[in-house]
Amino acid sequence: MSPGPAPRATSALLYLDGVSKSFDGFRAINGLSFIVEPGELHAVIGPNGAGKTTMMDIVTGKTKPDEGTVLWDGRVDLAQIDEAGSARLGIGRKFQKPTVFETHSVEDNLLLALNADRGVFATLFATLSAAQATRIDDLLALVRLEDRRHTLAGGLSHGQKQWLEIGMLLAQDPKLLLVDEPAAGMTDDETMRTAQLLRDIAGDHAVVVVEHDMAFVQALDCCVTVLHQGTVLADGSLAHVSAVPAVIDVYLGR
Ligand SMILES: Nc1ncnc2c1ncn2[C@@H]1O[C@H](COP(=O)(O)OP(=O)(O)OP(=O)(O)O)[C@@H](O)[C@H]1O
Repeated sequence: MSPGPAPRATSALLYLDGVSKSFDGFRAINGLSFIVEPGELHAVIGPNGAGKTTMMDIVTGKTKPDEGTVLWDGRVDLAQIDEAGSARLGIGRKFQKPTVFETHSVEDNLLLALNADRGVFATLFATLSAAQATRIDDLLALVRLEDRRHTLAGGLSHGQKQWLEIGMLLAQDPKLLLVDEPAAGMTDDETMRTAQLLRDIAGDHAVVVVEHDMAFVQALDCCVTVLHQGTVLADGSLAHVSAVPAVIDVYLGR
């Protein structure tokens, strides 16, 4: 009898355990454990240099861990996968700075993202299928840009560009969306709308958000992991971690 598929080690979508990574002898990530369930919204906070970006780099295959387990969907070893491979698995990453096609309309940006595997010319000059039109309508509604459909992306506000890029990532239907400091540079109103947007997205997609803005993290109303020196200092609700003396010492109390 031929052996069946390897049993799933965990039901988690993303499972990090005992992960370490050093740069020139400095341990940026140090025995880190971190779990994300399917559809979960999860915030990661911590002081500068805590290892938040390095953790995301490890998850997306940009950086290889020195040791530890990094499992996707209970069975794929992410340490063996590069960035293109992680995108194919369903891991989307939103960097802090918005990257949209400024000279194209909002609608065309979404269309290009939907057809990422086709050329720009073929995409923009093909007739929109009914399924694509519906998908674009849904994405525009989700990212609150229905009334900006025909606006050039370069003419959007900073916050609107961030929402458009989130919509472009969603066009690829990722299982996990990693979002780096989305609220940076946003107005208070945009910040609160972004928190609501990420809450709307969660459920259908797992979302991990790195952020320093505590009003934003509070509005996310989700599990918070505090990183410090490459390891987990505390996790739980924001109210819980905010009361942990070590968290106050190294981060919140400063
Ligand atoms: N490629 C690299 N080479 C050398 N050191 C690095 C490299 N990448 C990260 N580091 C170091 O690892 C530590 C963790 O950095 P990282 O960028 O992951 O922290 P962070 O929590 O994202 O910080 P911030 O909030 O400032 O973005 C820092 O001390 C940083 O200088």
